[in-house]
Amino acid sequence: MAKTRVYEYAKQHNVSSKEVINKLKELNADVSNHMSTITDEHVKALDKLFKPEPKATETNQNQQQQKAKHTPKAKKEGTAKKAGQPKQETKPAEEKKQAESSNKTIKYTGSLTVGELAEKLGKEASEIIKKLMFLGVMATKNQDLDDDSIELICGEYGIAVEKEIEVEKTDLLQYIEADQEDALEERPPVVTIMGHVDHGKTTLLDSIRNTKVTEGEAGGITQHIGAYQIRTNDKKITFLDTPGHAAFTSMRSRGAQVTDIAILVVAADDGVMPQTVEAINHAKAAEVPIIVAVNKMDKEGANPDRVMQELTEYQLISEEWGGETIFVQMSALQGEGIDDLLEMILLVAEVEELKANPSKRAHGTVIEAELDKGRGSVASLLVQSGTLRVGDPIVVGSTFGRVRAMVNDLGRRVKKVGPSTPVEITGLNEVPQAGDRFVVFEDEKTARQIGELRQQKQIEERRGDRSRVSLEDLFDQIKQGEIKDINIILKADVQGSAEALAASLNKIDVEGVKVNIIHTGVGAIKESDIILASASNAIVIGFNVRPDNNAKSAADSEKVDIRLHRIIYKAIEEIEAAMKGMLDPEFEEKVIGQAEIRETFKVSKIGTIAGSYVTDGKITRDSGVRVIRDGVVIFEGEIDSLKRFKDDVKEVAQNYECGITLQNFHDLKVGDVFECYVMEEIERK
Ligand SMILES: Nc1nc2c(ncn2[C@@H]2O[C@H](COP(=O)(O)OP(=O)(O)OP(=O)(O)O)[C@@H](O)[C@H]2O)c(=O)[nH]1
Repeated sequence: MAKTRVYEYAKQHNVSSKEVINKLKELNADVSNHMSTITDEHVKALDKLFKPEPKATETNQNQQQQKAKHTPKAKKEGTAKKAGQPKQETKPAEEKKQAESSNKTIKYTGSLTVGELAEKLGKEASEIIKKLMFLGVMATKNQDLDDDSIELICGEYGIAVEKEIEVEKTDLLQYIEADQEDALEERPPVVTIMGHVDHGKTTLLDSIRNTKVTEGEAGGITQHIGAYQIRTNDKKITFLDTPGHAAFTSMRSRGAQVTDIAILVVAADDGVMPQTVEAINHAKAAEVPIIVAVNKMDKEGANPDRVMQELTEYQLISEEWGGETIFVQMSALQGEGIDDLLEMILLVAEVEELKANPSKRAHGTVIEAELDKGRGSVASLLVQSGTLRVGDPIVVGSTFGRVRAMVNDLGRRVKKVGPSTPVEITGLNEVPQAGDRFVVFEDEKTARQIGELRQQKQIEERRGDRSRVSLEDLFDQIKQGEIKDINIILKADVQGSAEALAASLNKIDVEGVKVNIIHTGVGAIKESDIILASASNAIVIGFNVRPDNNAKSAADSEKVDIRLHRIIYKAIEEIEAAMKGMLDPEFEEKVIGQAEIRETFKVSKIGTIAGSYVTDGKITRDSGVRVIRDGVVIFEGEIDSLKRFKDDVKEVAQNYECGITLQNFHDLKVGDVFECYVMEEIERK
């Protein structure tokens, strides 16, 4: 059946697509842009809002709208008449042309041939060719016209044109200028500090900043812009200011890889802790090299060997012990070992051969962004390649604008910044999000066009178009070869059960598809687990643990599938079943009614008949029943018979009396309450 799209509806009703979209949003419809389809139900609702114009007779118009929904031809007729075309005996092809020429705006993507333009205008190609000749353009019917000629011709007919950028053109990556190998120059490494709570991440960041930033820049007052840059041994290093892996991974989940090197801070007196492990997993998932900073060496219980020992379990083996991981012993508090650490960072950076082209239009990632009362949208950007300049037209995530002013991490106004440099900019139309990519464009018009299209697309995606792995569609994805491994994050109440479950899950092999456990941990499911799951397209399994509130809402918005279990084999079965496409439907109990026992009759052959009164909802013969006495459930089972007077009945409604007997339970007393329920199949989330 032909579906009505937003722009078609708008055309039919002589309103803008935006108005239609806005109304549909008010109606909670799932639409976002002019190409979205509208359900018949919403078409009806819209019809009430967008009353037909008074000129046309209502019935006529309604009929046209009705028809329009069903056949494309009718749709076009409706449009033509609506726009006040003179009544003519027209051939179908002409009708179509006329219909289209009645549009006030012609839209096209790419380019148009003379013939295509003629068709859009509802004119003969020969007429267009003639007009072009007058304009000094010689063209044949199949010749492509340039944008100016299209605009000129349409102008002749008093019709506006709009060149649309195709939706795929919203992908910012394609606007990044390609690099010639010889244009690449060394760039500073970008470093993130991770580790367990209280192991000294913030102290380390502060300590490096205080000793190094001000050292190099006399009189500088450090300013928080989400990252800072230091100079040591004549080289620069950029530190991301938000310690912790949640920020790191949330950026990565949005496709942004900004970190080149991760510093894993482990307190020497405390050793490897749960978040240390999480941090390792996050860094490994992002394939970022790790440098271990064994911190708090000044403390009495400091035991660096223990840290080294514990980390071997996670394949972080120190060079001292024949491995490849760099360990630096330090005291962030006392500023000891910091130079060593910085030296090691530069060493790793050298090995990584970090390079970028400083002489092209900039691109990079948003580190943080906020709305400032005075300055409007303020975004901290990390330039990853190219040079960013004041005045540059820019698209940042789904926002756009021109770089109005730039301030660096020392609070100084700057005119241009190169690769690996953090800078705060103003001039965007809205506030982007951390992790959004930014790209500088050649001209402001294109930046605006792409920015607007991206905005539309983002809204659409937020409405759930993103495909995440969920157990429901695992089987399809496996069949289509979209999935080779199933990534799982496992949280359990105790280490033992996490290990047992992990071991069993690792054994699953369904038609070559295997389980890949990317993180296990003990304790509640946290937001960081969800973010890691989202970044790695994983399913989260909770064994005897629950998600906390932040995790729940993150899972909702990130569309991460969480599965909670209490029995190991059930968890295994579920994953296996999903892999085989045999997920059983999920049921939810729904209480349908209550009845109170008013009298009881004992009948020797039957047992106790409870003369009851339905106080709420209804009682049905096949519902499940609980007997509640003084607020306590004393029996749960099934109804044996349900009668109104002498007759067996299927159900009894509220405010009616009935006789109830139960299967296998006869200890019923006056005042007991029957609570009846049914199990309903629910849509899995
Ligand atoms: N003795 C000693 N104490 C330190 C050292 N580094 C940090 N601390 C102390 O450890 C505590 C925690 O340090 P933070 O830097 O806040 O730790 P963090 O990892 O940023 O903690 P969260 O932000 O809560 O994750 C503070 O009281 C610091 O003063 C160190 O090298 N030696």
